[in-house]
Amino acid sequence: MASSSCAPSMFSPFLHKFRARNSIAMVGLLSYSPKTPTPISLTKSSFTFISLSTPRKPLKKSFQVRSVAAPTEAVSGFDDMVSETKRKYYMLGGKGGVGKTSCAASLAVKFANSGHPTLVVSTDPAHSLSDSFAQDLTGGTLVPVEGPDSPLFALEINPEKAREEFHTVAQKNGGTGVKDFMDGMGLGVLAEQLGELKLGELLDTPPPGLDEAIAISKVIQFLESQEYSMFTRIVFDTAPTGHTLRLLSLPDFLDRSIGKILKLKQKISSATSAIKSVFGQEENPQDAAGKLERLRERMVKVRELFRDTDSTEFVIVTIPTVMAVNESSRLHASLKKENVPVKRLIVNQILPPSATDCKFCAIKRKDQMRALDMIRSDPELSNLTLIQAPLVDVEIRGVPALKFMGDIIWK
Ligand SMILES: Nc1ncnc2c1ncn2[C@@H]1O[C@H](COP(=O)(O)OP(=O)(O)OP(=O)(O)O)[C@@H](O)[C@H]1O
Repeated sequence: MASSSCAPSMFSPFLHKFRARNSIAMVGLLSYSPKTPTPISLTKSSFTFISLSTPRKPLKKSFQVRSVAAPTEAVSGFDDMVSETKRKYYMLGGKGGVGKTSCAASLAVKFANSGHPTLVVSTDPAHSLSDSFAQDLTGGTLVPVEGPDSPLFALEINPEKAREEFHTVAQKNGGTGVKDFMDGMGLGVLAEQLGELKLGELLDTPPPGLDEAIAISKVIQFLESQEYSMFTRIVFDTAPTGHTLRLLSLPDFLDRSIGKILKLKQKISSATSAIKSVFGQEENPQDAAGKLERLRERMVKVRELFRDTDSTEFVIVTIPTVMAVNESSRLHASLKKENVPVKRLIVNQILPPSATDCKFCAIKRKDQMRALDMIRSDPELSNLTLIQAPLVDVEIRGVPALKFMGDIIWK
């Protein structure tokens, strides 16, 4: 029978000094398992974060870490991720609650501390970026994140708020308000074309994918707006699997729909005035067709962006359980079908090895090992770079903690 406690007595503590690129040092007690050559777990350690850069206000934060860490099986290849100044997009996604936000936020901090002006965007309707950074990042606009060396901004897209606004303007102003709002989202042409089709009613029963349409319209703005041009790394904290897949397939859907509208418009341009009134009479059909064509081109751009192996990567985040691994396998299959580039798989919350497991930990670890074996033999997942992230016994909140986590994951 396994020992009844996870006592750290078998571990020899030693002082570990971690020095991050001239800004923050973490000093704490590290323990290691005598069975493995490298330090693998932090046991009953107390970390102090001290700012090393003289002009800055000293950052002093402490938290207790009792158990951290398995060794990473493969390095994540962070050097590749950070090397070019050309803008790159990273989307982190997976099953609910596996640690997408923590991994995305830690990557964003790591990019910013490596010199990249970075934007982290949440397209999950249930945002947790503010919780993760322990700063108020709400509001649906660019908000600076305090702490990293280079500019880091966050953007929480709030689809529900946007939908409410949409509803209000639809009720107050009739068609013109809706048009203004849709214009603001980069979807104005669609509103023009559909202006007479009672969009207000549509909102009472929002079509599947409206949230994603709002998120996508923001992506379109990234590509075109000056405000966003400074960012060389954009990290997306995406919604759980189902939402994300809809988000990725929406540009195709809109592209097809616009194509249909364009064809329809050509057909009706010489039809009866009653039909013409549905699409508005005042506008020259050629102009409207041109605008629609431009919107279609934008959608094609977005679709290409998601599929561009040079600038975009989808990182799957999972945990070592059978259910999460199965879902990740299905997610990868769907992303492959959509031609979205995936190279890395983060397995988060791995229990640290220990010579003195309690019964619960021993069973849990065995379970996790089985899930890791599943990953290694899964045809969808086995070819991905496997990044193992440790389970820590405190919530990862705030920039220093995210930096700590990022330095373990992103190597
Ligand atoms: N490696 C870890 N060790 C300990 N706690 C963790 C770890 N990773 C994440 N957590 C904790 O798990 C909780 C969920 O994490 P997070 O919000 O990052 O997950 P998520 O996948 O984004 O969730 P959701 O699907 O709800 O958006 C948080 O409390 C976070 O601090």
